[in-house]
Amino acid sequence: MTSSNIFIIGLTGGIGSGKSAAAARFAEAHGIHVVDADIKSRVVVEPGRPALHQIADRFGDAVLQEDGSLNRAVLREHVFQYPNERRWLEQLLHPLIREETVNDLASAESPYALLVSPLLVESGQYQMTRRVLVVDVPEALQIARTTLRDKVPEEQVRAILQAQARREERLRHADDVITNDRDLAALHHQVDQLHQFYLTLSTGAKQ
Ligand SMILES: CC(C)(COP(=O)(O)OP(=O)(O)OC[C@H]1O[C@@H](n2cnc3c(N)ncnc32)[C@H](O)[C@@H]1O)[C@@H](O)C(=O)NCCC(=O)NCCS
Ligand SMILES: Nc1ncnc2c1ncn2[C@@H]1O[C@H](COP(=O)(O)OP(=O)(O)OP(=O)(O)O)[C@@H](O)[C@H]1O
Repeated sequence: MTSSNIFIIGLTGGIGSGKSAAAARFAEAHGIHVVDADIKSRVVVEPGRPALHQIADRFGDAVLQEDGSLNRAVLREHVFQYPNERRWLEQLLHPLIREETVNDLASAESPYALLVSPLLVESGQYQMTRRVLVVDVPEALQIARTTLRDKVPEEQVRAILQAQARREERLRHADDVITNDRDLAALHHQVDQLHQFYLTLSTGAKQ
């Protein structure tokens, strides 16, 4: 199967909105094949990959850990402080992430596949998808959940938010919306309903 005939749903949302939590429900409760761009962004900089050398050449050995792997916390602090450096990193990594993503999607055997990406709208990845699902939460909740999860200062989360599409812009691209401002049970309930809907769409599309 090639990615062109797989029914791909794009799942996006800002930092800490609940993309991973939603994707886990699609995968674990419904067996949906999930491809996560954040995970691919780790694969493309694994030791031995050319991109890791390019990053070390540009930012110095301070972005490497003792074992030679990428020190993501150091690079994160740097690139979200200096937008030009972030853009340099993106132009290096986005084509590589895209290649890994397309290859993985092509192996999907579930009725539809999920492409999870924080930058689905910003990077144009949504063009690979048949529908866009946005996980939407108020900014204050994004900040509260992310600082709790990552143990990082609020200013760093705000800097990352600044590098992402505004909530309104993301919602403009949405075909479907999950509102994740309640507990995990409420999130799962919305995922379960959407799954039924996507099954109808994806099986209908094959006929
Ligand atoms: C800066 C890096 C090293 C920080 O790594 P770290 O492990 O701390 O974070 P992780 O990769 O899990 O990302 C966490 C969240 O940060 C946000 N984020 C990451 N990169 C970006 C970016 N370029 N622009 C806006 N937000 C971003 C997203 O909400 C993402 O879900 C890493 O995020 C990275 O390599 N970013 C550049 C590649 C990229 O654009 N990735 C986004 C998915 S395509
Ligand atoms: N409905 C909810 N109730 C309580 N906690 C939640 C809920 N949804 C998500 N969380 C928690 O909030 C944090 C952020 O969620 P998650 O990691 O799924 O977001 P994300 O959109 O994948 O983030 P990122 O863009 O940073 O990768 C996690 O610690 C998660 O367990």
